[in-house]
Amino acid sequence: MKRFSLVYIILMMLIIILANIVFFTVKTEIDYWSFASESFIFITFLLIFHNLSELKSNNTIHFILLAGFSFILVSMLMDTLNEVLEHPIFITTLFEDTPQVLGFACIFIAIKKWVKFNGAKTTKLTELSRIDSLTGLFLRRYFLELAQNEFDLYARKKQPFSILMLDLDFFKRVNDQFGHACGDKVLICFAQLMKESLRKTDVVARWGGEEFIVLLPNTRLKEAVEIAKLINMHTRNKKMACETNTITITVSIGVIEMHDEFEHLQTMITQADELLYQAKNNGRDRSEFALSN
Ligand SMILES: Nc1nc2c(ncn2[C@@H]2O[C@H](COP(=O)(O)OP(=O)(O)OP(=O)(O)O)[C@@H](O)[C@H]2O)c(=O)[nH]1
Repeated sequence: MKRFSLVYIILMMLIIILANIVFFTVKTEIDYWSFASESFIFITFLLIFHNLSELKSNNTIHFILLAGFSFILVSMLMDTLNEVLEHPIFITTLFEDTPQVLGFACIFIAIKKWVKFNGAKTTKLTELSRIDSLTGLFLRRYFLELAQNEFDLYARKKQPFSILMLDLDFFKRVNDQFGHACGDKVLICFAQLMKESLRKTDVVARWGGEEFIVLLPNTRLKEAVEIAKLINMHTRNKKMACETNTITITVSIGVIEMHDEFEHLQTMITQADELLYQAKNNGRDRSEFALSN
């Protein structure tokens, strides 16, 4: 495509120069400078678009744009021919104005398509930076942004919220026994199960590996513990199919409610993590929580 557009530009420049020479020889009183400046503008636009590498990544848009420029060039040549040959019969609106209208229509369509294409690309990039590709859950960094907002809201309005820290039990055994692909399937299944067990306003993210984190806005400890126990139960009872195997798994959870002693979000998360490991030490497949002072 790159070579094609370069050849195209060189060809157009040659046509313009040639047309200038021919017309100037045929009729000296032609408005040579006006034609030259129009040509210059045309080539400048062409070069600008040629150098926008973003544009070249979309062949359709590139093609529509080049078609637009071609129409305008034809219209410009007809305009000059009209002047040189003093309104010959064959240069009618059809040959002079129509290519111009078509040219601008093509450029308009190309720009519209380009804006849409770029918008979709930006959305995709934002999504990639926020969403875990395996589970479809939020990533740690985006979770921290959302949790920080909740933390700040608590500081201003004392609006309660809780956090769950979750880790699948003996997950290494799943990988060892059924293979990594089945391990991945279990992670996807567990992510789905969590989404189904939580409210729309809750935020669930993959903290890393087989560890997950949940933000429960407007939720006190009592309710958060109930939610955690529900997740324990749903996970325990879930039969996950992979190839010819049926896999069951359990999860350990640490539950914490925000209170005044937490000066930073990280302190709260660290405490949730400690409670999670307490749940592991106390036999797994359970939730542990700490009552605030
Ligand atoms: N299939 C798969 N495995 C993963 C992924 N991320 C981490 N793991 C595996 O998760 C396992 C975690 O093992 P451990 O940290 O020993 O924990 P565990 O076996 O769950 O044991 P406990 O946490 O003590 O109950 C490791 O084998 C990792 O390779 C992933 O994206 N896909």
